[in-house]
Amino acid sequence: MNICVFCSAYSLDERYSAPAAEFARLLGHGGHTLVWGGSNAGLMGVLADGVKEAGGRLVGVLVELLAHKGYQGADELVMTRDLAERKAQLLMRADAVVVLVGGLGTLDEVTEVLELKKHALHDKPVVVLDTTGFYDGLRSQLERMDAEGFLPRPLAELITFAGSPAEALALLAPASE
Ligand SMILES: C/C(=C\CNc1ncnc2c1ncn2[C@@H]1O[C@H](COP(=O)(O)O)[C@@H](O)[C@H]1O)CO
Repeated sequence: MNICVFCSAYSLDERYSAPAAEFARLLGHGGHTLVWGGSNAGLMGVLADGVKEAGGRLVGVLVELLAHKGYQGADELVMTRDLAERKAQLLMRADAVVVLVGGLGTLDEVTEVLELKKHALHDKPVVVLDTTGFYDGLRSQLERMDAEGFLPRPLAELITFAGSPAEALALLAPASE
């Protein structure tokens, strides 16, 4: 499978880097392809290094301005003119999306993917891998939207939450059937 991962571009402590490294290992050992922002910055680098070490493929999608910052060991680096095209390419090249801990960039990416899914413009699985409760607030906000009629389809059809790397990968399985 081609698995798009959104995650922080910052270096984070073990609480956050260890689950990312473990997810990367599972992804690589499973023979999957990582589709990601194409950089070695922070958690994105931990992820890419882990997938590569475990034998997986790397497809990075970068904006042209940051071409010189592209991950050196990527199997493929795709250049886009701007951030909007970059997000479109990331989704287009993926069979499923996994969201690890991140900041505003990650939030922007997952929100766009969910908005497109809400409008039935794709039906790819979107799984949040959260081992620490980092996304409790986001989850509770989404559940409130669901409960109070702000969503046109059940939240569970739009996004699922996994508490471990293995669970996250298992939740992606329908995409490969
Ligand atoms: C140029 C520098 C670092 C490179 N930065 C990025 N490279 C590629 N993709 C990025 C970068 N920063 C953000 N992204 C995308 O957004 C998500 C992370 O953003 P967050 O705000 O840290 O959550 C990530 O999924 C990327 O797709 C500095 O020298």
